[in-house]
Amino acid sequence: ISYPISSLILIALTVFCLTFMVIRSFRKQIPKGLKRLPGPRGYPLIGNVLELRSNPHLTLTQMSQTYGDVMQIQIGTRPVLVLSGEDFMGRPDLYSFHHIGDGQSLTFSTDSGEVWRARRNPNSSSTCLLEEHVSKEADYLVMKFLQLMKEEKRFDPYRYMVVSVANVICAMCFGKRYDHDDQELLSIVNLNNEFGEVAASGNPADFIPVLQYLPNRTMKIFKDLNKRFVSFLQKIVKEHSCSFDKDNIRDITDSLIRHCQEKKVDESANIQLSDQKIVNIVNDLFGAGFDTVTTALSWSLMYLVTYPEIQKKIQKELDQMIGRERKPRLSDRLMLPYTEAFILEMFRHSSFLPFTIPHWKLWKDPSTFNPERFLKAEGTEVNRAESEKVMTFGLGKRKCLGESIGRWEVFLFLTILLQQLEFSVCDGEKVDITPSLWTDHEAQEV
Ligand code: HEM
Repeated sequence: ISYPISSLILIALTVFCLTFMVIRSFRKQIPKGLKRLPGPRGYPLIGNVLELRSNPHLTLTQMSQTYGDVMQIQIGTRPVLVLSGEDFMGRPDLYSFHHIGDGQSLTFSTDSGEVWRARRNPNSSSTCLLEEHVSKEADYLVMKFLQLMKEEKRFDPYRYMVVSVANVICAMCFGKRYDHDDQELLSIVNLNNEFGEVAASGNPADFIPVLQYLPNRTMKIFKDLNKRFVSFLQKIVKEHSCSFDKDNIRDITDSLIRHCQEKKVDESANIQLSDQKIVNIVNDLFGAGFDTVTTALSWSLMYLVTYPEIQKKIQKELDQMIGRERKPRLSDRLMLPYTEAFILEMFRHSSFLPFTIPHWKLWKDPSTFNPERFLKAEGTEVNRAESEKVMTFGLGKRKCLGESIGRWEVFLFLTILLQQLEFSVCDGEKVDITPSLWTDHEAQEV
């Protein structure tokens, strides 16, 4: 069949106009009197996703140098404000966040009301136990690593560290320690890679809303794993409620139950913690508390084996200031400035939560791994002004709630391990420390 040329032109024009109208209807209109924020123009429907596909943290840093600290990009059909400046506020209302912790996570919600505020004041008596728990777990790791070296001559430290770190937060939240072969705990700690992929703004349905209604394998996995996580915690909170004794507060869950009961008695209080909120709070603490610290420890070991001379310097400092007779304690931090500087440099250089540290332009030779940049000229003290520029824990009112716990854990685990062990890569192997945003943990044997 042949059509006259005028009909073809008419069809083409109609298709063009319809497409244009559909695209325009997706675009948010800027109210009169306001200007569009600076930022790169995106393609219709997909916005800037193609530019952000690989290494979005680096692309955003480059873009912010062109467009400034406050810029607008478009992800799918959703306009996104990118702030590279000093003050960060609330969280966006993303579709995937509705599936975390029964949709009630305080970390992954826009909520910053009374319960969120109450949660940001953790019970300080529980944090005192941290030192004891980390010490116990680090001892276990030393024993396990020595045994593995004897039997197998090499091992991947990650899978042991993740359970030890999870055990510390379990001990604080639930007064419970799991065996390293415990299948229930292993299935929970291993959920985190899949979780990270969606939670860290990686889910297209957050930005192209129509995708919420289409089958989506990643989202299904995400919903399932959140359900498993919540039911694991519900079971523990229920056990705690049954055996609760207000005169014997065993852990954070118990102190939340007590808080909840006291508030119920006090009718005038407007902060009411329901049982479900307790599950949500421990969900947030547990979820945020093990993967972060394990990642920091993994990066630390990577740097130590890549720069053996730095490892030697830390061990020399430990030998001189603490010796081998007793274990390092939190109160030793000021005496170990080089070790502290190493930890700061690990946080800065690895940028393992890249969207909260877009300030690389502050550093001299940013790509060089150099703990000394955090020491004062004499080398005996950490330069606090410099150390404050490392913003791995976020900024503003939503900054990390577990910052002290995280820093203390990394310090204690590392010093106890390095006091007794020396790490190196297997003969003839090279460590690849190129950061990648989404990939799963790849085993690196030492
Ligand atoms: C090396 C260790 C850790 C790092 C690097 C880290 C980093 C972060 C970052 C970047 C945020 C987001 C901040 C923002 O949005 O501005 C965050 C939030 C949070 N972190 Fe951590 N974290 C660590 C350890 C921990 C630990 C051990 C806990 C719990 C005991 C914890 C609990 C939380 C919670 C509850 C939030 C959400 C705060 C809110 O939304 O109000 N974190 N963390």
